[in-house]
Amino acid sequence: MTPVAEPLLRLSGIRVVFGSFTAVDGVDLSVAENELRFLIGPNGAGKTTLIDVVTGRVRPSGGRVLFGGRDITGLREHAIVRAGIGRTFQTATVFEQLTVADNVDLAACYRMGPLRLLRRRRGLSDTVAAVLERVGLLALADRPAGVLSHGQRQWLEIGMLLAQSPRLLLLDEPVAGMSAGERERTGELLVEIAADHTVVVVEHDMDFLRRYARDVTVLHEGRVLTEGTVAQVQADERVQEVYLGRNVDVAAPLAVGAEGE
Ligand SMILES: Nc1ncnc2c1ncn2[C@@H]1O[C@H](COP(=O)(O)OP(=O)(O)OP(=O)(O)O)[C@@H](O)[C@H]1O
Repeated sequence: MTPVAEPLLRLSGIRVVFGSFTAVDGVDLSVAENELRFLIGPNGAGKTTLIDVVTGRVRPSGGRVLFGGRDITGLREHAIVRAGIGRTFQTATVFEQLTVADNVDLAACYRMGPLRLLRRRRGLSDTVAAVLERVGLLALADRPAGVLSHGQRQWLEIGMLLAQSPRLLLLDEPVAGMSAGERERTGELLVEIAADHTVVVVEHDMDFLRRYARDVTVLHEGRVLTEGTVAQVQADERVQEVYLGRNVDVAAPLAVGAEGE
């Protein structure tokens, strides 16, 4: 028998209580190395709160977070970044006055020790250039980040994460507000990144999910409702029920022109 590899991320029994309200109610979730996992669920299902628990922004009332076999529950946010977990927010947080390259360079410094910081070269380092190439922003390296479009800002933020060499990337609604072309480019980028990283994506956009997701976890009212492939999740009547009346048809066929089914 092939031994089952320990997942890179393992959440067990995660509970988050805000006052008298239980936002996350005993979530177990395992994500293997190099997985591209989508986390979906109606508004208020607890998706962002769960990401906040993994990144140390919210301290769980119960349960454990294991990362690479290490218990990181309750560590501070910067310690979790150093452990190799990076996240983006729904609104990109870039420094508008700095150039695109300097934003990536600054992010790269975050995980460097003082010696490497002192020794690092000025100008466009190979690391920064490689990251900008990957996210499609190399031609804009010297432009201030403030001139970027919404989609380009999101890619810059993903690039800033990549510069920190995380093992796990958590992306919160990366395609919200993007044009169709930007969504397509982002989907391709996520698939590329997942070739050598583990990626968890919180997403509402069902067409995007159908096109790019492999494995999906559905949260509802703070619990895992179901997990499986896109086809399995779409066919699940409970999933269709929780999305009913929310103007999101999870079982709708893929939009014309999309591939992957
Ligand atoms: N700091 C907080 N204090 C009180 N309640 C909170 C807090 N943060 C989140 N909640 C509540 O917890 C529930 C889960 O919120 P969360 O943002 O995790 O959901 P979500 O699935 O990410 O939703 P959305 O898709 O709308 O972003 C919601 O009912 C929210 O109002």
